[in-house]
Amino acid sequence: MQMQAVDGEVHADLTLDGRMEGAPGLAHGGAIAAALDDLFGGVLVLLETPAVTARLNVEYRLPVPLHTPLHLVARCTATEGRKLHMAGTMSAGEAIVAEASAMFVRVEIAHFEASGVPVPDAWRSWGGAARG
Ligand SMILES: CCCCCCCC(=O)SCCNC(=O)CCNC(=O)[C@H](O)C(C)(C)COP(=O)(O)OP(=O)(O)OC[C@H]1O[C@@H](n2cnc3c(N)ncnc32)[C@H](O)[C@@H]1OP(=O)(O)O
Repeated sequence: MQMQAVDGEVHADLTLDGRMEGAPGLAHGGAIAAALDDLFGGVLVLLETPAVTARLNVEYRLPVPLHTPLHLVARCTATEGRKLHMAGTMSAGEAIVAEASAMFVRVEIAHFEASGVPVPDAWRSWGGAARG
């Protein structure tokens, strides 16, 4: 998913296809949650903060059609020690089809390195969990 930073928010455009089908012709709820969670990851890149999803809540407001352009927006609404609170929306045209809130917890880069897969070089200059 291509993301763009605009005034402290992260925006993305997405069209879900048949691979993301749940009920016939409609997007699977897990795909909607994954897209919003991924967008929150984009906010972390904007903030240059390594963190992981600890809690994700999605409110499904309307069925999400496949093959229809969707617009997503996310931002960090508050920080509280290691905790970052996120909010985001997914819209189809003027209609908000899903809203998400999440709590992320800052971690050290070592959290990701434990997988054995190298992290992007840029992440190494970021402050980790110890950052206030
Ligand atoms: C730029 C980076 C891009 C990468 C984005 C990746 C996005 C993802 O999808 S991550 C994948 C899914 N998430 C995960 O794998 C996370 C798995 N969980 C963990 O690793 C750990 O439980 C972790 C790091 C969240 C917290 O563990 P730990 O570091 O020991 O912190 P811990 O002391 O338990 O918690 C810190 C604070 O968060 C709170 N907290 C932790 N988990 C939760 C939770 N699920 N719900 C509510 N509060 C929580 C704790 O109560 C604590 O609060 P306080 O400081 O007020 O006491």
